[in-house]
Amino acid sequence: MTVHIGAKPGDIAETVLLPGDPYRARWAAQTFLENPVLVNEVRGMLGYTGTWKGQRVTIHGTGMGMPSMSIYANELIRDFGAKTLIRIGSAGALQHRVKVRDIVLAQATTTLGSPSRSIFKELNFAPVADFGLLAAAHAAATARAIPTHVGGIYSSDTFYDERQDLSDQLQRHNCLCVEMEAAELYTLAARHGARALAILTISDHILTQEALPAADRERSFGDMVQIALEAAFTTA
Ligand SMILES: O=P(O)(O)O[C@H]1O[C@H](CO)[C@@H](O)[C@H]1O
Ligand SMILES: O=c1cc[nH]c(=O)[nH]1
Repeated sequence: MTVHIGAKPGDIAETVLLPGDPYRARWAAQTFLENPVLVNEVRGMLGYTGTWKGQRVTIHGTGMGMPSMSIYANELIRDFGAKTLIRIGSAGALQHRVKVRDIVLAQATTTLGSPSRSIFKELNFAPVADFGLLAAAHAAATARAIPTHVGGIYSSDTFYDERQDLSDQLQRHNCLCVEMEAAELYTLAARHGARALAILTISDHILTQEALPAADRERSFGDMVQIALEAAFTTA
């Protein structure tokens, strides 16, 4: 048991899927896992452990933003022994070729800042995905014929960002989409010897203002969960 996770030792699997939304954690666990058991509900941040094809998996919410992700990723890795952490998130597209419902596999992340920023001083650390997970997720998405993009993303600290100049530069430098947690997850995984990947479903488009209709969300998010589960155990 930690400050933010009320699970008992052994309740958390070595493979953890991490949506921002705790209700997405509940939906994904109840939809994709066998015998999902609630292992955490401190502050309403739901976590479930069950099995997928006989393998233990935990699906746990992280909340929104890197400070919140940092709390859960630190405790999951350092106190509960999580070794493979896959974010299953939503994101806003920053390129016209990236469409609503497409999947983005975040190869590398750009940030303005993160909870880890201060330890690097003048360095610009480059948070990157685990290559084995990335390759396995790409193979799983390709096998399912799901439109998928691999590349750099932006992990923002600000959902309502008013800096058009920043958005323009990110587009110009081929950033695929914006979300709010992956950079800190990748940094903590690197620091503590875990594997991490962010798999993102495009829920809205920054350039066209198109958004995923509510009725389509579960099916689209379902593809992302399937890819995450297949990737986690392809390379384990
Ligand atoms: O859908 P989730 O996983 O929460 O991810 C995205 O959605 C939230 C913003 O609405 C941020 O957490 C962002 O990263
Ligand atoms: O962080 C996010 C997530 C989805 N859509 C956005 O525009 N930003």
